[in-house]
Amino acid sequence: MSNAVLSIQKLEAGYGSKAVVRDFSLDVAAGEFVSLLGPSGSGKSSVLRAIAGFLPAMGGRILLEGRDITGETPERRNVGIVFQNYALFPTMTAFENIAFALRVAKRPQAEVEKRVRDMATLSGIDEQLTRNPAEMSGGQQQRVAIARALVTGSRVLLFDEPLSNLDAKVRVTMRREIKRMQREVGFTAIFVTHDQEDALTMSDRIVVLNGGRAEQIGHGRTLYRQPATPFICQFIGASNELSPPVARRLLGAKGEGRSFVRLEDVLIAENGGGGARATVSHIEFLGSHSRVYMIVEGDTISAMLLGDDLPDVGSEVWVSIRPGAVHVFGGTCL
Ligand SMILES: Nc1ncnc2c1ncn2[C@@H]1O[C@H](COP(=O)(O)OP(=O)(O)OP(=O)(O)O)[C@@H](O)[C@H]1O
Repeated sequence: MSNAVLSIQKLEAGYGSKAVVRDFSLDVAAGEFVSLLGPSGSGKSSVLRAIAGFLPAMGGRILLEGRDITGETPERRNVGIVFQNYALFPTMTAFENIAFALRVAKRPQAEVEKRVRDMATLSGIDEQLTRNPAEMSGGQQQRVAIARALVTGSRVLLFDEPLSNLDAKVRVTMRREIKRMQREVGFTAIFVTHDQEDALTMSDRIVVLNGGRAEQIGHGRTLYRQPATPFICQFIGASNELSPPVARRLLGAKGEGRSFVRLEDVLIAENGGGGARATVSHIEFLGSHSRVYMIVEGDTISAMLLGDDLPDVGSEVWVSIRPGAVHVFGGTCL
């Protein structure tokens, strides 16, 4: 990508002599919001630390606005960082926390005043500037942390699990707030999360990491609809892996390979029709929908049903798969 503001090329990074990030390449366009998503230990934070300069690269290159920053100290990289625990100075007011880097750079008082107040307005914390972190909610502290990361004029912001310490409602608000700030300022975001809802709701593209490598990179919809590997199929959304006898019974599958079906693509009918006979073994009520577990050919598969019109536990139903909805890996497509 020629207009990449951040270009990571064949990055290798790790601890001691052990590489935990391998052959990692990613080009990020100006103003893009890219999430690094993956299970615990997959290397998300290590990639972020390498971009920030806290973890030296063992191989490969990192370019920021065309400049090779691979060997640069963290202070000279000009990226802003927002941490999970906010990392605010506890004895300083919100104002002084935001102003810190400008004070270090010895900017004139009038400029500090203006820039801090502008950032506070952008972040929605005008009223909190005289408070210390302990006097603010988690969401407010996170807003201070974002204002502090933006005040120096960094155009690339690195977010390390910034929403993990917030309760579910504040988390949803902060997702929207971060996107609003991004629209207003136009910064580029690299956002580490293990929460797929964060990644799906906020990102232009998602990088799914597995064992230190990028397993698939794409828009959330692409990852969901066209997963490149069984790992992606199971990690993004919920899927049934059909055992070979069930795949044969439900799909008429003959070839080798692993078959996956999303819960919403498993169809249930009370009488007749195609598919296979199944016994309802268990139902979980989840509010907006219910998850119905069924035994087919000795295997359990589950479906997601909306509404309250549900089969009875123990009853026999007909189960089938929505045409074209199966993902097959390592075999012939059905
Ligand atoms: N300081 C360290 N020293 C040695 N190994 C480390 C260190 N930090 C992380 N690791 C190892 O590097 C690998 C990747 O860790 P990393 O923290 O990047 O993963 P992650 O995807 O961010 O995980 P999590 O979601 O749990 O934070 C893991 O195997 C981890 O044990």
